[in-house]
Amino acid sequence: MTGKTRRDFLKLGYFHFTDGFHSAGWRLPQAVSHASIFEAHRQAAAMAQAAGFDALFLGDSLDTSLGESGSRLRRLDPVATLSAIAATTPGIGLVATMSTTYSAPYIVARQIGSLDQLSNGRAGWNVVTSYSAGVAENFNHHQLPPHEQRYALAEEFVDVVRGLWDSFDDDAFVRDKAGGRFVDPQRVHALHHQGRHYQVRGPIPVPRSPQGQAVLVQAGSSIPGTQLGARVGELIFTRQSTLAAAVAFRRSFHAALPDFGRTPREVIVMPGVIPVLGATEAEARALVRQMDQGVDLEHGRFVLGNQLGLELSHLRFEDELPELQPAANGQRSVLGILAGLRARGPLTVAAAARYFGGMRGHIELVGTPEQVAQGLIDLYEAGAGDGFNIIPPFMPGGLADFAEQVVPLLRRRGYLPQGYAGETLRENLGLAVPKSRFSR
Ligand SMILES: Cc1cc2nc3c(=O)[nH]c(=O)nc-3n(C[C@H](O)[C@H](O)[C@H](O)COP(=O)(O)O)c2cc1C
Repeated sequence: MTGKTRRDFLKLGYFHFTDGFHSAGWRLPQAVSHASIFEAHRQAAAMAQAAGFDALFLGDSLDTSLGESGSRLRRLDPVATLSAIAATTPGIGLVATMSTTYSAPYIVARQIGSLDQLSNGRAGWNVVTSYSAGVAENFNHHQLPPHEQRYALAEEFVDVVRGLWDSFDDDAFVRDKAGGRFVDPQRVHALHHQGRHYQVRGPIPVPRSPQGQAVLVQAGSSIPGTQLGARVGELIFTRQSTLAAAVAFRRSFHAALPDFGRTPREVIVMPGVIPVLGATEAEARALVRQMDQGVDLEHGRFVLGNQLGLELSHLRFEDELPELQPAANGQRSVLGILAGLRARGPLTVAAAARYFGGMRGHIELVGTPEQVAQGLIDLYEAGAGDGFNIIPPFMPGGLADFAEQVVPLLRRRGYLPQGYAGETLRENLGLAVPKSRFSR
């Protein structure tokens, strides 16, 4: 297509779960669960890269709850994992999740900065504040800090990290052998941050990467979460269950940008999409049913409770789901998802548990490759997203089917570029390189 800039193509993210997103995906006969976690990651990354995905995302939680489904209990540290993957895949972006509530800006700046160096400028940081109460118990506390406080910490935390990423000017390393100066001290900057929550001198011993700084990814959906995204986010993940909801979210997100002197061209909004493919639509729907029937209902009820910040184990599966109010720290966006489920008819605890053990509120595209490709195009053309975070429900077929059958259709119709535009994640996403705050 002529006249298109990189920014005008549909962006594709790949949200990786070693054994698929759906908690019962691993039970399908065609699912393959690798004994080697590294192999599972390596093969998935290679497949996503061959298909031209812009980025591979690794989510994370610092809480390994036994209520979580067994197939999700294997989860390696994202930065360590993506650093290894960086060496096996030259093109795809690598986004690691790190919590602002339970780390320190110096550590995040150094770790994500290192990933950015090791991947030659392909790193992103998914900024999360942690939402599960179980995380607190791994860090000397019984409860998370209140929601507002977590976001107040996150706002300052991100600024400190970005400041530390500018520790060296791009031309700081002069390597002047005759003069005996390896680095020009004028071009090395200690941040001397003295803030409300953090005091950090700096610098970090990590230069700026070929893309300047890692891409900031964010998924908050509350008011303070969206404010943080509007101020600093460059790639916004969101969970929306319908086209209309996704369009409304992107519109309201765009409306928040001018307050921070930003425009929609500076931010990519990416709702999650779960594709389920079949030779016929009926075959694809049967696959969804097969997975949903396999959900462990206790697990699904746990997921719902965990997202709401509530203990729901007393609810009986055969009863109707009562009206629930999320705890102060719970995710309010779950209420919209439940309202959507209720709109389809009476909702039992079992049905809600099955849903939260399965698709969990993301947009589902179920059908033939042509139908799924058309579904993505419809979402894109309606303004539901600048791209989509593809979430395979089972592995490896959930990713392979999409990569082999849907991606070529999107490319043929001009919605995807022919290969990677450049070597960095910013180049591939069409995002500008941020200037150093110390640049002269
Ligand atoms: C697609 C997507 C991926 C997310 N990944 C993570 C994650 O890996 N770790 C995490 O702690 N939270 C994750 N979250 C949760 C968000 O960071 C955020 O806490 C949640 O959307 C609730 O918004 P709020 O914090 O503004 O209330 C994710 C959310 C979405 C929509």
